[in-house]
Amino acid sequence: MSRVQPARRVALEVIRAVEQDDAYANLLLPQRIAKARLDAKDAGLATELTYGTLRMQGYYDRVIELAARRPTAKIDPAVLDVLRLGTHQLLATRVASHAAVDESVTQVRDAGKGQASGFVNGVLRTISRDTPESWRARVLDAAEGVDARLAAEFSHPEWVVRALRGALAAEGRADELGELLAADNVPPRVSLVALPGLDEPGAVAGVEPGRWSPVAVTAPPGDPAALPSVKAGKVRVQDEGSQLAALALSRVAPITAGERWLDMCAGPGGKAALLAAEAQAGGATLVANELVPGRVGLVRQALAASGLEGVEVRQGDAAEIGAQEPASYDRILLDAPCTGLGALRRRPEARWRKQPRDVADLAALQVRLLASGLAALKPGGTLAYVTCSPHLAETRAIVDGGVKRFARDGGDVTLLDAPAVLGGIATAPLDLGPGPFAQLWPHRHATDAMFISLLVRG
Ligand SMILES: C[S@@+](CC[C@H](N)C(=O)[O-])C[C@H]1O[C@@H](n2cnc3c(N)ncnc32)[C@H](O)[C@@H]1O
Repeated sequence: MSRVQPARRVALEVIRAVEQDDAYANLLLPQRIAKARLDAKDAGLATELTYGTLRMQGYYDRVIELAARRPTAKIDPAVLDVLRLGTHQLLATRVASHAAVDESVTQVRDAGKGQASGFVNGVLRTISRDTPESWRARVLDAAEGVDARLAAEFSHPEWVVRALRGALAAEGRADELGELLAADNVPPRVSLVALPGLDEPGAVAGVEPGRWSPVAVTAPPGDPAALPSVKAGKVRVQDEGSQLAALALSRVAPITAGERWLDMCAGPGGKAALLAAEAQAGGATLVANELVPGRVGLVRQALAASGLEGVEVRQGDAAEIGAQEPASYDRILLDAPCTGLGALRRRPEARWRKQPRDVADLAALQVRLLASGLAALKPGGTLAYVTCSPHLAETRAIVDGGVKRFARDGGDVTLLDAPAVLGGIATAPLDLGPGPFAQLWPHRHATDAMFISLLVRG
């Protein structure tokens, strides 16, 4: 049995699996915590160590390169992960230096890399001899150019820094880039949605109201799954930005009984559950479609857990729906597959997972999905095109191009003023700037950076 403290052991296991096997930390960590039978305190420590290390990995790599005097590409990946976890403990936690260094040395031995124990010991001792502030100064000094400096300081890939600057600049907010990058590194408070008709926000015990969404509540510290309303399926974990995206569609106009609604890309079912509750209350019906079979199952589970019946859940390619069911739906949600660059606060390793080439692949898919959605919309119907990414190539460019293409093919589509629609729904002024597009931001709204646009077919 290893001498390593169990929380550190679990953290390294998860960090390794993310790096080596492309595992998702938010899915794997709870499993490993349960398997190791960590108590609440150690579970909290394992979570902080795992998420903190993954999030700040780009910054820690710059520190390790300076301390080791070699590029991280020349360090064995298993040894590098031990160094990243050790660096996080030294620079961002109150763990005693000797404990962080000694346990890292044991961890590298446990990983079968005993020959690197002297190297790990030396690098971490070097790091421990300077303050976090002086390492920060050295990292900034070593970075060449503004983007490289921001990328290093805030631990984002450089291409993501550029994409976020572009999205902010489109609103005249390029000077807020530092605030946005900093906000991406702060874990958010957990937001919950009280599903309309099932539970009222005011009736959920022990929670505060949300900031913007009329159906949001903010979870108290601790595991939200333990709340009775969450157990009963009446309340679900959901970022307020996602709630506003679903409500922008369901509340854009009063519901006429018998309306047909479609959620084109529904997995894992968060917005489908809110739409289903809204549809049920207003006498509309919902079809929830998803391509990936495993995620179709998650949509079914999400709806069943909340007792939301009468939703038709389908597996299929949403890009085909326009041709299969032309002019069939009154309201359509297209929550498009995207880079997820707007949800970096909640997914610590996501920023390292995506590459610039993914943007082009996703944009091509988004174009096809939007054309299909517009074709499936009844005249007079509304489609919400939504992404949890603010990247301009996935947001404005897709919508502007989709509107033009639809018009070129003889169709008629207009954009609603999404900020004005959201202004009528939100419980406090969102200050979204001029329409027609609405872009939420972590640093301004404390939500994911959701992009919301509303298209009406003529
Ligand atoms: C951003 S997620 C949707 C999140 C969901 N609306 C929610 O709130 O829980 C995008 C989803 O689109 C699915 N998807 C990707 N390509 C698709 C396609 N061609 N047709 C339908 N769904 C697709 C992905 O599997 C993923 O589940």
